[in-house]
Amino acid sequence: MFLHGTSKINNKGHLEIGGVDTIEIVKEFGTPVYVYDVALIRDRAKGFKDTFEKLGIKAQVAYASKAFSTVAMVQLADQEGLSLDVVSGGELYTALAADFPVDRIHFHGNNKSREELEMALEHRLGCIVVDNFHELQLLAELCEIKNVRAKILLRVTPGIEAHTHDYILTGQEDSKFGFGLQNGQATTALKTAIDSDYLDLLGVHCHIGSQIFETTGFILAARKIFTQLKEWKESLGFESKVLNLGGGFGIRYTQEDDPIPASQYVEEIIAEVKDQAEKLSMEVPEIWIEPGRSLVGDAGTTLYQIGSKKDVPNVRKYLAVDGGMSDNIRPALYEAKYEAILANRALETPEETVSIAGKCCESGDMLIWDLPLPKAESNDVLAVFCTGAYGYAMSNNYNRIPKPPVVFVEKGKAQLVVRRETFDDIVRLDLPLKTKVNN
Ligand SMILES: Cc1ncc(COP(=O)(O)O)c(C=O)c1O
Ligand SMILES: N[C@@H](CCCC[NH3+])C(=O)O
Repeated sequence: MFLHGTSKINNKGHLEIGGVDTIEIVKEFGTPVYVYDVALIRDRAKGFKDTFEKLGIKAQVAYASKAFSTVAMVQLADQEGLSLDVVSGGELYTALAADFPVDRIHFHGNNKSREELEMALEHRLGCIVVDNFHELQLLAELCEIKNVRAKILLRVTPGIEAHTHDYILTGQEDSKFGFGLQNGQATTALKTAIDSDYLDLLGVHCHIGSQIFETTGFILAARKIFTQLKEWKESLGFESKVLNLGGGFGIRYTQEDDPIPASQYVEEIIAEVKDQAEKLSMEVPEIWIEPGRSLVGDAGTTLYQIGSKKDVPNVRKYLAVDGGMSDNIRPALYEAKYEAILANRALETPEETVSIAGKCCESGDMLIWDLPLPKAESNDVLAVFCTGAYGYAMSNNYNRIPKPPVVFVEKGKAQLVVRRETFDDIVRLDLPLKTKVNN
């Protein structure tokens, strides 16, 4: 069993996180419940920031809030001196509700609406990451109407196929994101931005994908971008003040995953950046990164109660929990793998192999296949590890299942930061049928 952060097994044989017994959390807040190890998030943030500082590189570490966006989480990111990447009006609204400093908010998205761009301009965000020609034109028009200037980065696709699941690849040429570097679109966009009276082009952005374990893809992307920057400097006199290399640093979900430490990602990428800058006689730009998963992923644990069991003789044993693809869609979407233990019997040795089913009306609603566990009973508590990124963030109300609450734990204290949805919440947007049938 691999325990992340402050997680440990206490003398009652219970899983404890942040100094709080998870069984006490279950008593107070019910199941399912997402529990976050706040000290681990602070640790991860510090790890990234300290590495840049040690290397003497001017940098911004922007938390990609798509991984887990709530008011409390955004406030935690602010406490840790992170910047913030938002990708929709909703994430931006959350950041504003959390009073996050607007000059450290970066706005992403491949189809930002007019209203979202207006919101970004109204709040004078630190940066808008422009993704395509439609947005470039729309943003310039809006700036002219409002007579304001916008700081922007251009998102480029460097033509890199990082080694990860196809659905979370983004740096390849055939991608819905960004201006192609290879096909000349990035140069056309750059010229438009430079010529605009309303756009302040700070530099370029690229993000090659997610849950990536090696630095090769990042290094290759940096190399390609530097070659392009050199060309832009010579032909157009443009010098990039900022180079944003995105997020995507992989984490350990199961024992099959073997990620390198965050500091090593940063060190190897920066070594390449310095090398390229020296080789091409260019200044080292300010470096921005956007980790999401690697800041919050392993800090999250979901606690479920085990309910029904089903034995298919000589085939498999199913244990069903009181959540599933409504609170964690990643196994169904990406065949993502997770590890889990019985939180109330954490010292007992596994005796059987079971498969953990969710409660949604969908055969694909399986959280874990073939998990070794002690003989579990209904009412035992299952703790699924590493659900901190894209768990709550991608939760949904399929089968009208209310979303679980989120509890932060730190130094022996538990704090509810998102309350459990109720059935009233589930129907709160519904309106009754107006037509009547007369018979
Ligand atoms: C533009 C951008 N930045 C940052 C991230 C964060 O990625 P991760 O959570 O893998 O670090 C993503 C998601 O893949 C992204 O699309
Ligand atoms: N949601 C994905 C990653 C995509 C990140 C956003 N570009 C996941 O759970 O792994």
